[in-house]
Amino acid sequence: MADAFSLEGLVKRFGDVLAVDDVSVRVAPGEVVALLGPNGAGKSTTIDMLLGLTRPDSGQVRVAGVSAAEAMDRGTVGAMAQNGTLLRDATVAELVGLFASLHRNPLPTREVLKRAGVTEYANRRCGKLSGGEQQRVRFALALVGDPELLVLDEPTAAMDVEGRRRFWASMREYTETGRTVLFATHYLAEAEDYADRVVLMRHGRVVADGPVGEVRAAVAGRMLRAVIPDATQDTEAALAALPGVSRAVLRAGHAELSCADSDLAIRALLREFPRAVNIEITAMGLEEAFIALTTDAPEGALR
Ligand SMILES: Nc1ncnc2c1ncn2[C@@H]1O[C@H](COP(=O)(O)OP(=O)(O)OP(=O)(O)O)[C@@H](O)[C@H]1O
Repeated sequence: MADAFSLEGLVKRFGDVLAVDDVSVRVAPGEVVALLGPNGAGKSTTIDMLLGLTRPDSGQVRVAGVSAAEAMDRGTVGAMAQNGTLLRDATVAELVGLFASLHRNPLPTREVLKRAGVTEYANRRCGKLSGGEQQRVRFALALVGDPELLVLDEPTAAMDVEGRRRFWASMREYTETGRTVLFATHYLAEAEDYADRVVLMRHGRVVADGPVGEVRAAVAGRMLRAVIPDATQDTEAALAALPGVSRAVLRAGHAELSCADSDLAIRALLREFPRAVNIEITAMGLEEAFIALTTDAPEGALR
């Protein structure tokens, strides 16, 4: 079966900024993939190239075996931009109907409104909707062509907790039909709860790619915490240099050590700092893995 989409060696520069630096990702049909990364990591630029909105300087995009432009033309892809403008004076139903008239094989408007969970404000003018409601209308517009692949750039950015919950409930219904989804997000919990796979970007590169559990394991998954009495300003560097430790943070005598090998680290800690107390070792959460992978730790320290 053809990939739902593939990105091969994508590179994009804006002047001196290398926004996307050799990104390759292949996604199979039915996968729900979260694209995670801090601000400026290159997520939106990657998405724009996937959608054919930006031309890569080099590399190739294929969507269901054809070019991005061809896939858009065929209605294979539905996209939801972060903040595209909606026609303020049109009602939600009118806008969905307008979009439907532009598609070759649109879903009935009523079905789109239902799938996106916007039926209750179908007759309201778009200009009267809250930011979160407008996001849901953008989601409806992405569904009009009944696409095989949905691409969403920070879909829940303007939504409150309840809006987010309802949005993901609609998404679940959509993905249960075997469709492929790529969504960019800053919310780690969303990646953890709704994605099968996480692609983590930093400085334009993919720094981790795999199931949520594997991404955690990529940082060897343990956090060692301890209180270090009599810590001095050199202590943090000394902790970071311990064998098995990939990163150390020390605040007011409380040490947090990201460990590649926590057994090695705890032995070394007790040897070098025999007065350390309140020691605990926990599995690293995705949040901690994310921070460890996306902050400027020394290269190679995260393996
Ligand atoms: N049109 C542009 N012109 C110049 N620089 C750009 C342009 N688009 C993006 N960049 C730069 O490219 C880099 C990657 O930006 P991009 O928007 O892809 O990151 P992102 O991961 O989506 O960030 P965010 O989470 O803030 O949306 C940034 O340094 C950004 O400033």
